[in-house]
Amino acid sequence: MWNLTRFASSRLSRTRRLFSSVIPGPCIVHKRGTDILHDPWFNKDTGFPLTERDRLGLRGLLPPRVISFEQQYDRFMESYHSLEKNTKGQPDGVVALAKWRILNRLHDRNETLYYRVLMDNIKDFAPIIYTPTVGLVCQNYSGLFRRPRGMYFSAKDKGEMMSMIYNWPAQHVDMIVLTDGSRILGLGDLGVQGIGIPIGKLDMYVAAAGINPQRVLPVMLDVGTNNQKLLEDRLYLGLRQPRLEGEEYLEIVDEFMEAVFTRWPKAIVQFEDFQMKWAFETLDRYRKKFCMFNDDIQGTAGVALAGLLGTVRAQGRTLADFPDQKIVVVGAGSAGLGVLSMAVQAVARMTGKNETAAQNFFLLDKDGLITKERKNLDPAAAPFAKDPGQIVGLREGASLLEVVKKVKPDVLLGLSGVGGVFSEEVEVLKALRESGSTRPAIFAMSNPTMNAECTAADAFKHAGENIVFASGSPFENVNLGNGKVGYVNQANNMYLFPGIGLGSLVSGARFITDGMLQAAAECLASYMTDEEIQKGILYPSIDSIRHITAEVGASVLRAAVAEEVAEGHGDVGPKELAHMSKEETVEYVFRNMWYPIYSPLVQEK
Ligand SMILES: NC(=O)C1=CN([C@@H]2O[C@H](COP(=O)(O)OP(=O)(O)OC[C@H]3O[C@@H](n4cnc5c(N)ncnc54)[C@H](O)[C@@H]3O)[C@@H](O)[C@H]2O)C=CC1
Ligand SMILES: CC(=O)C(=O)O
Ligand SMILES: [Mg+2]
Repeated sequence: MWNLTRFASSRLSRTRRLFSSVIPGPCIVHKRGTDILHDPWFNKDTGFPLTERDRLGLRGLLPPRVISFEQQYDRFMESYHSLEKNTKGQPDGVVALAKWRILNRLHDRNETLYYRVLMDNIKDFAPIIYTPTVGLVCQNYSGLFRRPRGMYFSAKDKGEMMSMIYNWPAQHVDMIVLTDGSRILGLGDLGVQGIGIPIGKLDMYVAAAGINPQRVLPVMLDVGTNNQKLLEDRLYLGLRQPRLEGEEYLEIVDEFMEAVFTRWPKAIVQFEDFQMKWAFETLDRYRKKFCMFNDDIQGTAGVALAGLLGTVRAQGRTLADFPDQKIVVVGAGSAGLGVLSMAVQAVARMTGKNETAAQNFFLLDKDGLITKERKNLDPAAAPFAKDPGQIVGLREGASLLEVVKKVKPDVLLGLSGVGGVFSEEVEVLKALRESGSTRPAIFAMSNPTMNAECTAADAFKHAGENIVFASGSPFENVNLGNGKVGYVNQANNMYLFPGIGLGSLVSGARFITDGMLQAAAECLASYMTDEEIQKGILYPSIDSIRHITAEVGASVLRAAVAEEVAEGHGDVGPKELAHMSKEETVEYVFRNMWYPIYSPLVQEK
């Protein structure tokens, strides 16, 4: 069932080649003079050629010398590197925020240059605009706020959203990331301050999927907050009221979804960082009605499944051995349950048996092992609840240490949001040395870094040098001495959500089906070569994120065609999509990616 296609080794150079020949088409503007200079979509700073300055009424508004894009790029990187030098030795948080500020200022001023530096330096800059720094930014958002980005719909806007949506200046929107701020990474309810997450996710959409930044829209749905500290903070920028609940809450989300799809019927909405009850409820409510998905449930599941399949290969086994893997999942929230559902479905497909597909998975939450004896068992967790007698001595609520000692799992996977939960009792990691696996794996997937279930260094130190390790936020590789390196993977949904969104967009999918999500996971799983996997490398380098996203996007597109939900995109109809070969779908996806380069601006009066 898993077709392991091997990709050419030089993925990165292929991506570069594809974009090196990009010739910028003209870009229509409806403004002149300072209005252009103050619009980050069109601004080129000192890069406006003289003829363009004449045509657009810019002569005299800029210093006379024209600076090339490359010079501007170098100048920005120089300031960035001097900031790095000047902040050396300062606390990590201070340095991280200083780096975020300098990037954010560029983002506010000149998007083309911003996205080029982001794309070309994605390994260094992703930890600033995405996890972990984005978490710190959200925590401090009200104080950091200078200019708005995206749209804010609040409980006070009930009845107004259909007209408000037309306040957004762009005529076309392709990709929306929406949050209600109720579960921001592992940091809890941050209310309106959670807007940083949609912004960071959409930055990844532009960098990885080549979505045109003029066509993305970050959205905050402010229905109040239950975070007492924020409610008492006089600088807090959101509604100072408790969160809406029940029907009142759903009415707000319904109204927003209707407004969005009325104005932009072909847009895709990614739900992000909603607390579990609303994550599942809204997914269920909208997935057959609108083109939407929940990244924390569905994107995370595919990335984790790809990593779990990579782990089996890293043990020198075949994928057919996956159903025998014993996997302990810590965290029964939207992410943990999403991962389990997809992994169990994969086992059921491989074995042809539904009834026994969940038998090797063990699920824990804050109250320990979840069994059928659990009082008020959440229906979403029920399919994974154990029979208390299945393993002798494993009772309802058994601790993580007890479970790891008894089960001797091949994989320990954390999506609990609780920092250090694997390492606070070092015995948990040590017990993994007794795992039945030749190469046990630890996935400490919670974000940001301080919420990771353990650090990479602790994992290699206590569980053994032979382990496979992955974390949701980046850690440095671990020096194991004697020239050996403990490789750190980043198991983050960033490897899939951009491709899921892009594939859905360029296929013109009506909905996002399970088959499309499965295709995305299979594509990521098959991306790595045996040689890489043997080294414990489960995911591609983030440097090749555009390439992997194009491959994932093309797989999603082909699945949309196969499942007859693809309606076509632009001039390309569903029949043409259906007739494309595999290679043609990848080329087609690449062709639809925006690349940051200055376009000649043409004014339309
Ligand atoms: N790496 C990635 O791509 C992703 C990582 N995440 C991370 O996963 C974490 C959880 O996200 P959600 O599932 O949406 O949160 P959630 O709040 O829905 O679920 C958290 C779960 O962890 C359990 N838990 C809490 N304390 C625990 C403890 N001490 N021991 C065992 N279980 C405990 C809770 O009972 C709950 O079941 C967050 O930190 C988030 O950043 C989420 C999505 C993607
Ligand atoms: C990565 C992500 O989506 C999260 O931590 O919520
Ligand atoms: Mg998330």
